[in-house]
Amino acid sequence: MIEAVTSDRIRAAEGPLLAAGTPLMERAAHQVALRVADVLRARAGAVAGARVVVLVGAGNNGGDGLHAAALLARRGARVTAALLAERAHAGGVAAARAAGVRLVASPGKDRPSALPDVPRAAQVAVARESLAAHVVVDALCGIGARGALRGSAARVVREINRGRDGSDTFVVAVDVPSGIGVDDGVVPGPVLAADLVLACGGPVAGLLLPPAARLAPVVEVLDLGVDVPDPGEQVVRRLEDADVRALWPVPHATDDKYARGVVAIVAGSRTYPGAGVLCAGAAVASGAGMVRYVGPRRAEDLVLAAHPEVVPGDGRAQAWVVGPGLEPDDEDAERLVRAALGRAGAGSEAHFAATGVWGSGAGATDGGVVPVVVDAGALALLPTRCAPWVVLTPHAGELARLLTSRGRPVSRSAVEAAPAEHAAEAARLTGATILLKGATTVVVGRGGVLAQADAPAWLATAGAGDVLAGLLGTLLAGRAADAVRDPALVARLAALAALVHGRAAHDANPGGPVSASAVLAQLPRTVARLLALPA
Ligand SMILES: NC(=O)C1=CN([C@@H]2O[C@H](COP(=O)(O)OP(=O)(O)OC[C@H]3O[C@@H](n4cnc5c(N)ncnc54)[C@H](O)[C@@H]3O)[C@@H](O)[C@H]2O)[C@@H](O)CC1
Ligand SMILES: [K+]
Repeated sequence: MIEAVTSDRIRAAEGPLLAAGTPLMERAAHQVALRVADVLRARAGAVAGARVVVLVGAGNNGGDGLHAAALLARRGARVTAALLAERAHAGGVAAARAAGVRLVASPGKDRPSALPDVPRAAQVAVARESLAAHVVVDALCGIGARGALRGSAARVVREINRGRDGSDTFVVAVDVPSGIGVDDGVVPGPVLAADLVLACGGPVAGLLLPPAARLAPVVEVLDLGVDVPDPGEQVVRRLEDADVRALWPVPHATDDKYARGVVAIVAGSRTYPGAGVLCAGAAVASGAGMVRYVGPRRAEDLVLAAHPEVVPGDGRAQAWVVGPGLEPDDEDAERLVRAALGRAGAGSEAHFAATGVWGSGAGATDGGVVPVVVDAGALALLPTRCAPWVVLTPHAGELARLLTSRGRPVSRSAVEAAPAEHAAEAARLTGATILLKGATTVVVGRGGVLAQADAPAWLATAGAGDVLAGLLGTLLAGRAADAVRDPALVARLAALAALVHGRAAHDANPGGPVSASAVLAQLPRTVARLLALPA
């Protein structure tokens, strides 16, 4: 599991070391130079003679970049450092100059203003040189950045981005891609997408959160000897493949189908029967002990034809999945959804407030409260407050509608610009755990925030959400008693579903198109592959 913290935690951890004179910048620069040298060897054959451009900002992030530039120049690389702010780290500039780094666009005494403009011609020249370099090092700003990139830095980044399509420029970002919201993952202006991020001491939350996460696909942590203390709830987590085994409900030798978990599905309609087929099929394929299906006759026939192991009709279940492919104004479906939500125990919060415990573990298996996955059409049928083992699985548009219906009017694009913030708002307003679907899926629940970026872009396809809902139903049914006892587990299981869903899409057809049916068919093998990994 990757854990990322807010930038103030990193600063608090670094503070005492800096006060004691620990050379953190030198350590960071040394490790950045080593990793850039690796990349240069892979891309240019050798460090000596390879072309590097370092984009340098005003603060210590720029200092890291300048010291790394000096180390690379001493190993024979042809390094240009573009100083794109009103000032630059003095020690770094001296080291770079002494090592033979070419310094350009340096703001001189004639440009003393707070945000000087490097002349346009120089900006274009820096961008051109960057696009022709073997590696560009982005050291414009790190955890000290506030708001969108400004001034010459912004203009040079825009210029590089304009030429980046079709160029194979490799960008190494020091600490973060400059200009992202380091704590909330927003992208308020131009940012250079990184191929590799070298996080100084520990990753900050913004690296894992959408939309910034897509600009930081590979994050490596540089060990600077900084110990970040327990961050409590101020943490964003990402499950990795090695976490699957500890969380997955693997059956015991003595379990029967009921003990393994029964999932009941209310999905699909006369118009959209396929959603029922995919959702129920995913619950079967991910290993539920039994799957029940309740829906109109046409959908039921298709579900049973595709998955004869599904049991039609209502009945006891350890988890419910409601909503995929339901038609609005379908009174039968509405009644079933409300009944399922009733089984989740809307009064659980009052019980928790009174007793300090969420629910009895036995309840979930004895016909008491059960986890419920609420997707698509069922999102409009929520009670005022939900228990945290109710998991809502909206996409950005559905989340915008949900928030708007609860008196927080917001557009889909606003949700997309700050998904974690809006998912947290929905969790606060409803009490439920929120799984917000997207290229990076955000889960907000009792245990904090998780962000999964496991899905190939090909997975943005009709029916993929129905598969995810069925898969999550199986996980919640298999661990229903644990989930009700410990709601933090609910968020982890939701993130686990997103991880396995994304991996199955990749495994089904690496690098190419994938249908929801192909993901479903791949699930058993992907689960087996992940369970075989060492924890
Ligand atoms: N704090 C530490 O102990 C260490 C910090 N290190 C590096 O130092 C960085 C933090 O350094 P700083 O606190 O100096 O801050 P940064 O270097 O991240 O950035 C702050 C500087 O950038 C400018 N700036 C802020 N927002 C901007 C914007 N939107 N557009 C353009 N310029 C902007 C500010 O004027 C300020 O001068 C870390 O990210 C890391 O790279 C490493 O050297 C290791 C040790
Ligand atoms: K940076």
